[in-house]
Parts: sequence; C-alpha cells; structure tokens
Amino acid sequence: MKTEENIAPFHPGRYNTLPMDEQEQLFHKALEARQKAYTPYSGFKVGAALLLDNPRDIITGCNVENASYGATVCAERNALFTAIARYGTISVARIMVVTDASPPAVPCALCLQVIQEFCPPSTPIHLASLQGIERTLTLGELLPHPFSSFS
Ligand SMILES: O=c1ccn([C@H]2C[C@H](O)[C@@H](CO)O2)c(=O)[nH]1
Ligand SMILES: [Zn+2]
Repeated sequence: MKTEENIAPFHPGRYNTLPMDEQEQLFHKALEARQKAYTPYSGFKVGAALLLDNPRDIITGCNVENASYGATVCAERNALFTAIARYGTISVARIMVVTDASPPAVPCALCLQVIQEFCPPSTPIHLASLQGIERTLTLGELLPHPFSSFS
C-alpha cells in the first residue's frame, strides 16, 4: 500500500504520526466497508473509517443509495452517525475515505459540514484510492468556512 511518506501532497510532520500498522488497519477497515456499499444507481462505492479516541475504536460506514436519489446517505455521514449512535459523545482522531478514484475523491460539502459539527478543524482526513492513501488534508483545509447559525 502507498504510505503517506511517498505521496507528494503530504508533508511529513504536519500531523501526529500514526503507527503504520494502525494506518493500514484503518485503510483496510475502510476498504472492507466500501465492499458493502449499496450503489445500484451510481456504481460509485465509498468506504469510510473513523479512528476514535477514548475508547480507541474504529467505526466504519459505506454509502447507501436510494431510488429517491436524495435519500442517499454518504459513507462518511453513515460512519459518523453510527459512531454517535454507539457512543453518544465521540472524539475522532482521524478519518479515512476510500474510493476507486485516483486522484482521490474528496468528501462532499454535506459530509464536511456534518463532520465539523463533531470534529475540530485540525482533524486529518485521509483520501485514499484502492492502492492506499493518496492525500491527507485537515477538515479545516477542506471546509474553511462551515455554516454556523451563530456566526
Ligand atoms: O462525500 C461523499 C460523496 C458521495 N458519496 C456517494 C454518494 C453516492 O452514493 C455516490 C455518488 O455520489 O457517492 C459518498 O459516499 N460520500
Ligand atoms: Zn457526502
């Protein structure tokens, strides 16, 4: 698998490093989740894996489409809602998103908006193809100006 170190857009030292075996585990969990995606309409399968702190756990999600297209749920939101349903309060250390696209797909703005409800802007989001991580950006880089009804 590709490691962050050999990917140009990733600058080593920008993020707390994750031991390679944990990074690989997160990637494989996201890949596994992706295989369960229900995508009869787009055929575009997405897997997401959240690495949680306290307790340390990995929660995954896949996209689930619907004949009423707007009822589709993305993999990232599915994973996040699953984590909240399980634990209530969560602390997300990082997020892995896997698709078969290279260059890698970026989470949609709806997902980013939902992620920012529960995660700080410093949260690393790994964007992976089937070969491994291709890019890592923070939530704040991907969504610098989230909607807030209080701003
Ligand atoms: O952030 C995103 C964007 C899209 N999709 C899914 C929804 C749909 O099933 C397919 C095509 O848009 O990709 C995700 O899972 N995550
Ligand atoms: Zn989305």
